[in-house]
Amino acid sequence: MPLSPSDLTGVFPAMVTPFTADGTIDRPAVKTLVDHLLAGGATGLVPIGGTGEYTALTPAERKEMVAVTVEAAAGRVPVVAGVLSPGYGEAKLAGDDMKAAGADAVMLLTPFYALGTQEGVRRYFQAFRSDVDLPIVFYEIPARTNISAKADTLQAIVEDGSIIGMKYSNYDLVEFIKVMNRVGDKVAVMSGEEPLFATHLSLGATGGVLATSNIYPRIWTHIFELAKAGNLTEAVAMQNRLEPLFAAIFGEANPGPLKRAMKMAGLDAGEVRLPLLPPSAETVDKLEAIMPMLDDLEAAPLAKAG
Ligand SMILES: O=C(O)C1=N[C@H](C(=O)O)C[C@H](O)C1
Repeated sequence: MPLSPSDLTGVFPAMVTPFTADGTIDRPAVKTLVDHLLAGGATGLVPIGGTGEYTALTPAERKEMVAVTVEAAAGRVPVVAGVLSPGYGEAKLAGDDMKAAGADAVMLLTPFYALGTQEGVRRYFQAFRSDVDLPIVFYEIPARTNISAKADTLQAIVEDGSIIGMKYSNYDLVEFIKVMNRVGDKVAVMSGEEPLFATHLSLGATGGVLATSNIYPRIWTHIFELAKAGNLTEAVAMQNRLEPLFAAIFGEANPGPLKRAMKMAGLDAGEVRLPLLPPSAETVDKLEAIMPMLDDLEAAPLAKAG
């Protein structure tokens, strides 16, 4: 059965791509990571997004990372593979590769560098949907790409039947509300912003694609359950406990600090690739100060939501 909007619910970690010391994909580490994420309540997996260093991987490595993730997930949760190519030709080839690797859907980024108009973006998603045999999660992250889709455009894209959902990585809450009003009852809108996750859920988001859930899937699943049970105050309070982590992890280009934090949590995913660099000593100090408390929270029994 092809993936549908109702499958896009809960916490979908934006997985890092683990590397060995010699720089190849660390297959055993991918399997360990998938088991950790599923044991922590993840309901889907998103390999090779920005956090997965899509732009630093070769096409063959992207395919390999997705295939290993699919194998490790073994059908337990959907695998939504990132396609973060700047333009159509490469995106289509990547889409075909993701299909061959066994992905259930792609998270297709708005094209960047040569920025299209709103109508151009609409047609890009329409063309991809007709050329590649996989459901699409629309991905916008204007802080990285300088382009976002307006609510009108998203409505048109949904009416074209091009997408089953979207990942909203955007701090614009007013536009988010417009998007929810236009398409929230037809496709699954997922949050891509840790500090707004609980708020997005309270406004109708169905889940989130979150980088820091690589380390703390249980905490994020708990926040999801609290918010979905209508307990927004507690969900926000729990999320606020992670705030110093967001400041450390996103204070430098993701996923350098995240990979270091994972190593500190016993989930060694190796280093990042150029042009990214390992985190500064100051960021490492911050992580060392914050993480023991969060490690305890991840391991503690969390009160039932509702
Ligand atoms: O890979 C992703 O999906 C994400 N990438 C973003 C980034 O690296 O900027 C962050 C987001 O939380 C998830």
